[in-house]
Amino acid sequence: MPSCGCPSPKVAGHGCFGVSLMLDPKFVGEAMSVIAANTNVPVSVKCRIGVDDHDSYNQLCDFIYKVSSLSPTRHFIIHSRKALLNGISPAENRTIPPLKYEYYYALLRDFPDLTFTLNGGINTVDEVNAALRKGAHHVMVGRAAYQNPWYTLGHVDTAIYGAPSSGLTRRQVVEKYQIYGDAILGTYGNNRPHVRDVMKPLLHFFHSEPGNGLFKRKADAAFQTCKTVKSFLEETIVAIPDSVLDSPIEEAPRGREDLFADVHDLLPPPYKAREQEVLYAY
Ligand SMILES: Cc1cc2nc3c(=O)[nH]c(=O)nc-3n(C[C@H](O)[C@H](O)[C@H](O)COP(=O)(O)O)c2cc1C
Repeated sequence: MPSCGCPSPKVAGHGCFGVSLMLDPKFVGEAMSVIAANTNVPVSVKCRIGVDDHDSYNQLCDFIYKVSSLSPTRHFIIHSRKALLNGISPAENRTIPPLKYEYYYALLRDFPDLTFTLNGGINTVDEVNAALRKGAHHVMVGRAAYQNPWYTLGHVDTAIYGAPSSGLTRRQVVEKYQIYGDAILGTYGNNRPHVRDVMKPLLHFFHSEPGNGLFKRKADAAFQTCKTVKSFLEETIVAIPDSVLDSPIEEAPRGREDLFADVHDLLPPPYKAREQEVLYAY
């Protein structure tokens, strides 16, 4: 999944990477064609809704139209805010440009043969469900899942897929993860991946809970010496009180029920592909 969404100066600043690619849809279409010819799996593109002042709905559609016409790309992941290339940091580029979910929903209307995943600013399972109810094909949750995996991911199987609640506590999840993590380290050997790589998904597991700060400090120290997930956890987990480790997952945090309430009233006018101009003017 090539990313045409990264605003970092280290990436997009070099011209032909990240979100700068949105300015050259012909190149992206041709590159996707080559990528698709060299893999057996379906290819997809992740992008923003625009870059700097190239931010009209029509320009976004031209990008989608051209990439999907020149390559077998049928799936786009839309981070529904534009990127600003000059003056703000990558983190600010994930908060400052406003989200325009109406562009995403307009793409569903104007490209009925393509698949679109909605991304950007969706923080809870409630909000995922609200997006799906409005017709989203798929929803991608980034930072919320990473920063608070227990409350975000802990509810996914029941709330989205209707599976019975696992009833697991954090301690039980950590125990299962230790067996998995050490099996991964054992498979590859040679100190690669490092314990740090394997533990990364669990580093925010105690977000906002008592002991989290001490756990993080102990983790920093343990990464210097520990060669297994088991020894890493023996050094660090003592920072977390039993009451946190042994409590089952609580009710999911409430989402913003009205996040997409008026989205269909805000849709931009339908896109009309200017086929000759779009495909050959570049
Ligand atoms: C630390 C960090 C690293 C990221 N790295 C990538 C990346 O390598 N490729 C990519 O397409 N998006 C990357 N993103 C962007 C996310 O995939 C996502 O589009 C963005 O965070 C907005 O979604 P969210 O509001 O759900 O977090 C990254 C985001 C963060 C916070």
